[in-house]
Amino acid sequence: MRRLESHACFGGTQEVWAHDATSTACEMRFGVYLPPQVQAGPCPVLYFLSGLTCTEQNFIQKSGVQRYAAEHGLVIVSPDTSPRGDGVPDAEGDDIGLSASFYVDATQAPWSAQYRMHAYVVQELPALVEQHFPVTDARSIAGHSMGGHGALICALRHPGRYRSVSALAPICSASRGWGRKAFPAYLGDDPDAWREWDACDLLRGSHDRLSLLVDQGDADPFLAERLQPDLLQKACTAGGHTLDLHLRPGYDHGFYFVASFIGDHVAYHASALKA
Ligand SMILES: N[C@@H](CCC(=O)N[C@@H](CS)C(=O)NCC(=O)O)C(=O)O
Repeated sequence: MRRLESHACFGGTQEVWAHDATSTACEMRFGVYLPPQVQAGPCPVLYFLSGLTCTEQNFIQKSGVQRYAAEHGLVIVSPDTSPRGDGVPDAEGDDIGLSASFYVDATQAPWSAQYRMHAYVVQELPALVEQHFPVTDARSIAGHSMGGHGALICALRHPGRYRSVSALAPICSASRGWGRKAFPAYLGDDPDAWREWDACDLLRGSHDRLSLLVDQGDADPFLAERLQPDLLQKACTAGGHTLDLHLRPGYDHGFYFVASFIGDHVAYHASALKA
């Protein structure tokens, strides 16, 4: 494991690390923000999953998360959004291939050898983080857009692993929305296989009752066709889950929106992680 960057930030340190990952069979990068409180002892971790076209850099440079993490004493771990490097498969378009893993474990060639970001995010990365950094094993998960979908499916597929889950402008039903191209490519043509990775289908079938915090801009150009919060509302009602959905007037899809509400999400996770 190599440290690529280290920057003093709000009394703590924003770092970027690279390591050889087993799940994705390539070198992976991730950001770690260590708040000032780690000087006194291990802190809980909020994992943050980013959206299409992002690397580990977009969130750490644009969201302003460090200020809130320093206030609440949370470590923030922000992985890259797909495998990367020589020989990693890609395809035409922003919504498949590089930066578009959809945080699933692909079953179809040529994707299945390396597009295993679910295993990476849920198992391999936390094991690495808990071995090398001053953290407790208390974890929460959040994400933006494709990463919002990722956060929801990680929490839904692994009950008890995360203390809390939240999303900003999530792709709510990837198989019906922004994942319509990637899902058949990664998972095959059988819709039953998609249901295991679609947040709305998982919410309908889940025995565990979840509490979700979701923010969504009402001027987001992707809202109706690709994000579909209406489907999330229906699935939460059907499955008996609590959804705290804030529709934010005038906000679009980008990082100005994320930066405006990330503080609320960090505070929400801090209260769950410190309970
Ligand atoms: N280019 C894409 C949209 C890409 C996009 O909006 N990506 C969001 C997440 S889904 C993002 O975070 N982009 C990186 C950034 O704004 O820094 C399209 O128009 O279909």
